Amino acid sequence: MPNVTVRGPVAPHTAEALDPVFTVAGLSVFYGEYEAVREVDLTIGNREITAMIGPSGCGKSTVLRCFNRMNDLIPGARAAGKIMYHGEDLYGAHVDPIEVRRRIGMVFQKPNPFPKSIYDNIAYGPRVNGMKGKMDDLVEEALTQAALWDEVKDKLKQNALSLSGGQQQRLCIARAIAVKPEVILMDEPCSALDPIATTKIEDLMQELSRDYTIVIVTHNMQQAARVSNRTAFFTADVDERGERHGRLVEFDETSRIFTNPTDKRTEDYITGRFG
Ligand SMILES: Nc1ncnc2c1ncn2[C@@H]1O[C@H](COP(=O)(O)OP(=O)(O)OP(=O)(O)O)[C@@H](O)[C@H]1O
Repeated sequence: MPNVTVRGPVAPHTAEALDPVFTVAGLSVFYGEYEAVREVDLTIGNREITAMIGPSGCGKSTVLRCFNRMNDLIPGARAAGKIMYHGEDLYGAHVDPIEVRRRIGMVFQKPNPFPKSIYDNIAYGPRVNGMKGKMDDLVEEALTQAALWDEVKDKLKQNALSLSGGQQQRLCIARAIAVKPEVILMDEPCSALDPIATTKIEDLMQELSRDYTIVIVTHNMQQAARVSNRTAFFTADVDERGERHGRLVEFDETSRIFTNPTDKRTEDYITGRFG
């Protein structure tokens, strides 16, 4: 049986009680002619952490980027099917992708602060969104929420690139929070970090999930087990022409995925027999 320890929160709700923020139905994503992801149905619960796991190339990042329309920025990328966000079609003609990305923020694999001061990294988003004047309170609040304030409060004018990798990633989380999003998407946020910095980000995610809906792509199954309420396991099928197409195999409460998965492919993956 699977031997991954579930140390994170046991999902507070049963699957029936899931309070949907996103409802994904029949989502397929293409890069040009290539169908990278096929017919995904998935629901993301409010103020939960949802982990997306699976072998390399099965489309986790592709699906994640659909949640804030980042794929729109990739030439030739196209999504088919539906993603409803609070019951509204995220890809509807009247929806402004810039506003979507304000409400649904993203943190990337490699910390990517701007080459500006710590303060300006946080103030940048609100300024772009039209906020004027001093932003001291907002900067403090975002850095506090990202568990970074105590470490940087005396050097807010210092260049953000002088921070350690883990601090830079928390700064990126603070930058995402500063524009008051509802959802934070995280694409392997700890893969460039050491174990101590990783633990800090994981603790922070738990804290943030009180106020935010979080979706995380991770290669680290222990991490998914530790932090998430629900887990989506993806894999890739190979068709008769040898092309790989990502698919969602199983989506359930994390405790169930790691202790009693329904699908043999999930069990093989989490026990290390495959992937
Ligand atoms: N910009 C792109 N243009 C063309 N194909 C792409 C692009 N991005 C991803 N793909 C392809 O789509 C498929 C899914 O990629 P994706 O990065 O979403 O998978 P993943 O599960 O996140 O992988 P990994 O775990 O290695 O990051 C892969 O075959 C990949 O080569």
